[in-house]
Amino acid sequence: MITIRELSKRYGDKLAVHDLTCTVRPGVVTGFLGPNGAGKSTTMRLMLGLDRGEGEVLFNGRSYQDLPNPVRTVGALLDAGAVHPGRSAHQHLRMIAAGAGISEQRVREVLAAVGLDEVRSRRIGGFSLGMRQRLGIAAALLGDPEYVILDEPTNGLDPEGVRWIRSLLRNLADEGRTVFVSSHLLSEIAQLADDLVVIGEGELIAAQPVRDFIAAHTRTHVVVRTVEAGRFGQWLHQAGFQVQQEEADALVIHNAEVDAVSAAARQAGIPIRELHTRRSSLEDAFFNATSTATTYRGAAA
Ligand SMILES: Nc1ncnc2c1ncn2[C@@H]1O[C@H](COP(=O)(O)OP(=O)(O)OP(=O)(O)O)[C@@H](O)[C@H]1O
Repeated sequence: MITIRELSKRYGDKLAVHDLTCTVRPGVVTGFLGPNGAGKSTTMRLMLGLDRGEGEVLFNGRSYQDLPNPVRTVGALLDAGAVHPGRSAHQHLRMIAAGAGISEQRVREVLAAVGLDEVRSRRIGGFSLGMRQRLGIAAALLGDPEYVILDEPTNGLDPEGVRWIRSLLRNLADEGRTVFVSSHLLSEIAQLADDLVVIGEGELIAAQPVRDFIAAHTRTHVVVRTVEAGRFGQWLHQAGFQVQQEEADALVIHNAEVDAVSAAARQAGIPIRELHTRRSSLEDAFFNATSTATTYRGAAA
């Protein structure tokens, strides 16, 4: 369990992170979402003690600085570009491993696990962005850590690489690890995360399961297909529903539940061909949640 408590960081006049409090639980993938400049990277640097701020971040009750062997407890990828271009992938990992008392065998294992075994002797300077990401992930996994913290891990990966990351993170979570991964790509987070921590302008907007976040920030729409769309539309409108004709034979009823629309159809004597709830996406929820936060702050300022 990661506990983030009253975390704040100021750069001059700018509050990059403001009073952030939340927990990240083990055994699931938690997506860390926020628009550009929201404070995700700053938060992750603070978590790893790479930057100093106020508040605290605890890994099972201990701060990163107090962990006896941090590389074996917390594996992180923050900036895949921050590697020596003249070294080979193998040399790079061996250096980290040596510092943490990790075996040569484990180096070979992670090189294979991230698909870099064949290019292990090549200079990192010649690596593509995707290969650097894989190397960064290999470094994060070296110590077989209980906590895995990755900043934008799919940056530069091709679709196959993105799929690979998805299953890797899923496996790590299934093994009981705590997986915390940032992205500004909503569709990606929707596919890989169970829980979400959402921030905007350095402040917490939500910390909850993806499903609950979508339910909290979107409304349910019901789609109904009937040959009598015109008549049913009129009827629903008069009954106080917010209704919109979407196609000749299809209506969308906003902020309604299937049961209510079904009961209305029975009452109005309308034959129904199809009736279903239209699910909102994480993208809809995110824009609703973050725009509310901005409006609120704008109004309060
Ligand atoms: N070293 C720094 N000095 C001054 N300001 C900084 C510094 N690092 C970050 N900031 C500012 O703090 C805010 C948060 O930045 P941060 O990089 O943490 O956001 P982010 O959510 O990771 O954004 P992105 O998705 O664009 O990477 C931004 O306004 C940024 O300009």
